[in-house]
Amino acid sequence: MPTETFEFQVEARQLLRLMIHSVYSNKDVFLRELVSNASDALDKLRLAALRDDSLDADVSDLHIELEIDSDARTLTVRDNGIGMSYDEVGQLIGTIANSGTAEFLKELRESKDAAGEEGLIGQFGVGFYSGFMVADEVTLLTRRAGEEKGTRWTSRGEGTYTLEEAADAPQGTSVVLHLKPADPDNQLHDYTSVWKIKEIVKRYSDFITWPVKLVGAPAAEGAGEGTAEGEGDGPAEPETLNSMKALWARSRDEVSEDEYHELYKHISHDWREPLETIQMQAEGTFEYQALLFVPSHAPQDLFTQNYKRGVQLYVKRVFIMDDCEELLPPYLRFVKGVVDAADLSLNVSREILQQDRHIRMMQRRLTKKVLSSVKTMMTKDAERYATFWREFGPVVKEGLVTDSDNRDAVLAVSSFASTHGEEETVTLRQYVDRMAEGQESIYFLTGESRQSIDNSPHMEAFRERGIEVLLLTDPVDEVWVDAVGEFDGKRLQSIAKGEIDLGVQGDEKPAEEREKEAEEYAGLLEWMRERLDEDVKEVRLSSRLTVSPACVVADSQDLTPALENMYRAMGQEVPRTKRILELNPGHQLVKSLNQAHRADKDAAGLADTAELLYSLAVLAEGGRPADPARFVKVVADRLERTL
Ligand SMILES: Nc1ncnc2c1ncn2[C@@H]1O[C@H](COP(=O)(O)OP(=O)(O)OP(=O)(O)O)[C@@H](O)[C@H]1O
Repeated sequence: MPTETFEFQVEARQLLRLMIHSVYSNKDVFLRELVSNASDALDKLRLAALRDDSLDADVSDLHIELEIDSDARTLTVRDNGIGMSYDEVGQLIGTIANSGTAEFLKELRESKDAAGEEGLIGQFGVGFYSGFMVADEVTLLTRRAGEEKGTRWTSRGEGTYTLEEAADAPQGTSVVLHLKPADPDNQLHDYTSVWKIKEIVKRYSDFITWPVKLVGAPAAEGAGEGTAEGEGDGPAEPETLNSMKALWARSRDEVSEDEYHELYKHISHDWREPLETIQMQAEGTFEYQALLFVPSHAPQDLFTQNYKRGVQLYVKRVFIMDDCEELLPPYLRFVKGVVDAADLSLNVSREILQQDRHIRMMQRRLTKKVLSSVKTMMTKDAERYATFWREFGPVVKEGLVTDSDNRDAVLAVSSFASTHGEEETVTLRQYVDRMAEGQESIYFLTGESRQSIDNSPHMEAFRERGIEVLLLTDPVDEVWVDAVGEFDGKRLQSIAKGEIDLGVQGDEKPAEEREKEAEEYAGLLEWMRERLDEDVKEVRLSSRLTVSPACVVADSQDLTPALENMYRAMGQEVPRTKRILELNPGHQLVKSLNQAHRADKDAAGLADTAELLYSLAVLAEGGRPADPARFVKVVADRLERTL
């Protein structure tokens, strides 16, 4: 097969350009990326060999080699792992599939200024292409385990690459970097220097569970470090540069935060530091160790079907799978990390995991551990908790609906925006603790945004009386409030549902006055109900309005408009729910309407006013009138008459 030349996919070209021209200072990370890829390839091969006896692959001495050739000015990163087929090289190396990378490029495009660009690249796991930060040509020679022929890929990072068959390739992958001249002023170090390579491996890749060996280093330089064996000019014995200690198996005081963070970046493909590191060792009949991380940012695809959830599963230090979903519930799907179980079979499959009793036990304990860590964060570090809740609150709240066993624990780490303050969120505990004497319910209002809730007419009486209301703006809020129902004996009550009796606050109207009002308005209310029959099932006087003329509310059992929309969006048929229209008898518009109706219920314009009043109430809660064009026309006519 002849050598073929291909063009990089557009995103890949863009990333390459960045790598080559970036002013970004920390070029050392290229080695972390290549070692990380090599380590993944070894994991994959070991697993493939375990699963498939007939795989013709050598797994006797899996390792990573770094080879320096000072004369040729090359650095080679070699592994004897799974390798890639000819087609795979084209697919994997010529394109960008990693969603993290795509997201990164998008952010980069959006951050127009160079400083933002540098900051972003600085924290990003840049993958294979990062080799082009230090090399002006990269050659990759690879052979997939079990296949006969290898593939050679070469590129100068300038828009094209070549592919050719290579008959002589050993199993695995070697990446040869033809190094650019060292330029210490621009942080481009001499990567043929043994001590530099050692330093980088120690810093970024110490935890890699495969040996990272330095081969072909001149003995003199290695001996100068006091670690390499042998003397004279001949090549030294390969030296293993990393400790290979699985971080999850070490006690917390032996491991630095930086080391944990490097592991997090290795397994999550995130380029930022995690928010929280959680370690757990379970001993007894079923032993396992877990090292879990809460990221500092919610990924954009967290709410999509494609989101890959789950942690890495190891069995006795052997990597078994990525994205093991069975170890944490869906509402903790943002948690990343490693779980290493001592007593599972190396051949364990997803099907087995789904039914395994031990796995279920582990899930229960890991869930509790994550929730208790968040609880600690909440009490000890309010700011970090605030970040956590902002990023992951909408997901965690799903647990209030789906995990009845842990509902109390989830509720204890949940907090909500409230009328009590602009910035901080409150827990139900805090809400209940400061409830006024006689208040029986925990009041809340759901809606699209804080602003629309704040301005909603339902809020008026509560604001006037200084009663705190929780402001719930996530879609899941519509659901969990029903699932939870009450807290500490206090019912969760939507202020847009049912009759609201704020009499407890001591300033209610006397009963006679209410009765008199009811009598005066009875005719209007009945007439309006008939006029608005299509949309409204009841028209009544309100005790929740002080400023607005009208508002719409639902019966306590009714679906809210937001829930109705949610079900429709999911393709479910839901009958249209008629609402209840409440009128404010203290408002001049309502008073005048009543007088006009009493004088002559057929008076011109009366019906339009009734309709307007209803549309205004719908608008005020963030909805839209059923017939906007007609609404506009009626309003315009009215305005015209006032001029
Ligand atoms: N040494 C290797 N052996 C086998 N396959 C490899 C090797 N290096 C890279 N690959 C394949 O190429 C793909 C792309 O690698 P690349 O480093 O660009 O991205 P990544 O590792 O998926 O993600 P990240 O951007 O976080 O590094 C890998 O997912 C892997 O399938």
